[in-house]
Amino acid sequence: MDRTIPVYILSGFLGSGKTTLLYRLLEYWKNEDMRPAVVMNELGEVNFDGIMVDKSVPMAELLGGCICCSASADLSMELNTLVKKESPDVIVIEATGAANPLDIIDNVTETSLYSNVELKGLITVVDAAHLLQLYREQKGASYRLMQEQIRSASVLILNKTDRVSPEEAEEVNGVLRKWNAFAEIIPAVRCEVDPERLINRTDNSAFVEISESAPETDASASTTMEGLTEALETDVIDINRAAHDHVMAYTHFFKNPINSVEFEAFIKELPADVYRAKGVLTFNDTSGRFLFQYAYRESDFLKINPQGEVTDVAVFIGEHFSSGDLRKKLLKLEGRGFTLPGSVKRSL
Ligand SMILES: Nc1nc2c(ncn2[C@@H]2O[C@H](COP(=O)(O)OP(=O)(O)OP(=O)(O)O)[C@@H](O)[C@H]2O)c(=O)[nH]1
Repeated sequence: MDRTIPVYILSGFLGSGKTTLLYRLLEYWKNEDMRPAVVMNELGEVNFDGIMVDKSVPMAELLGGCICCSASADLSMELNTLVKKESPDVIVIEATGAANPLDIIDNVTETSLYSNVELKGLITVVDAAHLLQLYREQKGASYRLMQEQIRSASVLILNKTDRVSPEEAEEVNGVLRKWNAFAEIIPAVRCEVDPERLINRTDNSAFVEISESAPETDASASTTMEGLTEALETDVIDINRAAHDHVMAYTHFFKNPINSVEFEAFIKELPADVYRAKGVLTFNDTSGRFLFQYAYRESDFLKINPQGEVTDVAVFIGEHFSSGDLRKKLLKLEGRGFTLPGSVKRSL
C-alpha cells in the first residue's frame, strides 16, 4: 500500500532564518537515515539557498515568483512529481518570505486529495528584532503579512534573539502569544532548536484550530469575538491584495569580478528600502568565491565551492527602491558602462 508522505511548510518573513532552519532539518533527517526532499521557492531568478544543499537531496525549484499566488499551480505539480519520481520520506516546502501561508496550506491540502502527501505542520520563523520594530510602528503591508505568517503557524521559532535584549525578547514573545494562542514558541539563535521537538509539536490539527478561531489582533482591536473575526478576515483580504504589490526584487548578473572593499562600502550605503540581498560573488582582491547574505543591515560572507556552473549573481529585495540606481552602482563596481544589458528587473 502507498504510504503517506508528511509535508512541512517553512514560513517567515524575508531573512528571518528559514534556510538556516532548513539546513538543520536536512541534517537531522540525514542522521535518522531518512530521505527528505525540498521545494524551494525564491522571489528572484536564482536559487541561492539550494547551493548549499547536499546534491543527494531531491529538490524542486520554483523561481521568480511566489508559490502563494503566481506559482501556486506549479507547487501542486512539483509535489506530485517529487512523490512519484523520488518517493521521499518527508517533503519540506520553503516559502518565500513574502508568501501568505494560508494559500500554501490550501494548495497542499488540495494536493493531498489526489496525491500521497499530508500536511504535518507549518513552522514560522520570526526575526525577533524586525518584528519588534514593526510592532512598535503598527503599520505597513510587511507588518500585516508577518502577522498572518505568525497566526497560521503550528510552531513558532522566535529567532535572532541575539539581536534583542532579554526584556525585548519577552515583549516579542508576548506579541506572538497574543497573535497565536496555540503554537509552541521556541526562542532561538540561528534556529538552533531540537528538530525532534519541532517536528513532534507540529500536527495539522493545530492550524485547523487556529484558522477557525480568531486570536486577538492588536491592542486596538475589538474585544468581541465577532469583531476579532472581522479584523482577521479584513487583514487576510488586505494581505492577499498587497503581499506582492509592495515587494520587489532586482537580480544582477555580474560579468566581471569586483573589489570586496568597494562592494562592502556599496552594501553599507544600501537604501533602507532594500531589506534583503543574497548572491554568489567573485572578488578581484581575494581568492575563492563567496555566498553573500544581507538582512536588515547585517551582512555575511561565506567562502563556497559551488558544484557545476554557477555564475556571479546577486538579488536585492525590498520595497519601492530604484533598481536603476542599484544597477548603475553595480555596473560601476564591475568597471562596466551603464548601457550594457545583463540584469533582470522584476516587480512582484
Ligand atoms: N544575528 C543572527 N543572524 C541570523 C540568525 N539566524 C539566521 N541569521 C542570518 O540571517 C540571514 C538570513 O538567514 P536565512 O536563513 O537565509 O533567512 P531566510 O528566511 O531563509 O531568508 P529568505 O529566504 O531570503 O527569506 C543569514 O545571513 C543568516 O546567517 C540569528 O539567530 N541571528
